[in-house]
Amino acid sequence: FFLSTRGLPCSLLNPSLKPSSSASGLPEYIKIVEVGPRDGLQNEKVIVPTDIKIELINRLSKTGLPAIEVTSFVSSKWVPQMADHKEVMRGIERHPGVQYPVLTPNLQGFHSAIAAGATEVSVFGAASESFSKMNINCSIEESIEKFEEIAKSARNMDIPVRGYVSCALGCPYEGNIIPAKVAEVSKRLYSMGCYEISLGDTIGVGTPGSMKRMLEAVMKEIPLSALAVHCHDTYGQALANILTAIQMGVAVVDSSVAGLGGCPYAKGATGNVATEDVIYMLNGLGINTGVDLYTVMETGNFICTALNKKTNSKVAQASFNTGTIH
Ligand SMILES: CC(C)(COP(=O)([O-])OP(=O)([O-])OC[C@H]1O[C@@H](n2cnc3c(N)ncnc32)[C@H](O)[C@@H]1OP(=O)([O-])[O-])[C@@H](O)C(=O)NCCC(=O)NCCSC(=O)C[C@@](C)(O)CC(=O)[O-]
Repeated sequence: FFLSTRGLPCSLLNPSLKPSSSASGLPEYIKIVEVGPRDGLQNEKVIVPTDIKIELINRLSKTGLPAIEVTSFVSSKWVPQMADHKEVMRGIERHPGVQYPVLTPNLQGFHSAIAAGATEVSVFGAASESFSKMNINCSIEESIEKFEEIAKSARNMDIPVRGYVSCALGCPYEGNIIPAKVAEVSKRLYSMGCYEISLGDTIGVGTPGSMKRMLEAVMKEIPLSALAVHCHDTYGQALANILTAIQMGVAVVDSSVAGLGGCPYAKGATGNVATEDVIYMLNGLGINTGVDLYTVMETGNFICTALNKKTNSKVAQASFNTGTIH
C-alpha cells in the first residue's frame, strides 16, 4: 500500500495493478452511467450557466465514461434548471462510443429531444403513486400510457429507451414500497421495450438488506443484464447498496460526479453516490470501468468550483486534503 503522487493509493488509481475480479465472481466490467449533468444539476437553486453545463459534459466525455445523461426535456415551470435543454444538447461535443441519454416524460419532451439531436431517451416512472403524482403530475397507470407512446415513436426511429423506476427502496410521501410493486413497474417498462431498467433509491433510504430483497423480486421478472442501480447517499448507504447489487450480478451503476444531485420532488434527498467513490471502490475490487479516476476528480473540481460548493466525494475530499490535486 503506497500513495501515488496524487494522494491516492496507486493500485486504486490504476486498476491494471490489481488482479481481475473474475475469480471473485463479481462482474468483470461495470458500466457507469454518469447522471451529474442532469440529476446532479437539476436540484441546484441558482441557474447554472449553459456554457458551464456544456463544459462539464465535454470534460466528462474525456474521462472514459460510456454514458452521460445530458439534460431533461421537462417543463421549465417544473424544473427551471433544465430550461436550457435544447441549447445544452446542441452545444456538447459528442465523443464516439459515448451514449448521451436525456429524460423525456411525454411525447412533447420526446419530440423536442429528438429535434435537438438526442439519440437516446429515458422515461422515468415510479413505484409510488404519490411520487408519480408529485413528480410528473399523473398516476403510475397514466405515466405508463405516456411512456408507451414514447416507446412506440422511439421504436419507429430506432432510438433506444432507458426506463427509471423511482422510489424503489422508499418514497418521501408513502414510506416503504413493497418489492413486488417495483417488480411490476419494472416489468411494464421492460415489456414496452426499455432496454435497461434503472432502479432508483430516490431518497437514499435503502440498506443492503432492502436492496437485496428488492432485487430478488425484480430479477424474477427481468433479466439481470437489463438492470441498473441508481443510489442516492442520504443515509450513507449508497456504496454498500451498490456492492450488494454487483454481488448479485448487476453490472450497470448510475452515479454523479462530485456526488451532486437530488430530486426537486423528493424533499431532503441528498446527492447521488459520487462517481469518484464508485470508481475507487470498483478499482479496488479489480473491476474494469474504463474510466480514469483522476480525470473524473479534476472534472468534479471544475464543477464544484463553478458552483462554489464542496465536493461530496470522499475520495476527492481525501485527495484534496493531501494538497496534491489542484
Ligand atoms: C411531466 C410534466 C411536463 C407534466 O406537467 P403537466 O403540467 O401535467 O403537463 P401538461 O401536459 O398539462 O402541460 C402543461 C404545460 O407544460 C408544458 N409541457 C408539458 N410537457 C412538457 C415537456 N416535456 N417539456 C416542456 N414543456 C412541457 C405544456 O406545453 C404546457 O405548457 P403551457 O401551455 O402551460 O405553457 C411535468 O410534471 C414535469 O415537467 N415534470 C418533471 C419533473 C422532473 O423533471 N423531475 C425530476 C426528474 S425525476 C428524478 O430525478 C428521479 C430519477 C430519474 O433521477 C431517479 C431517482 O433518483 O429515483
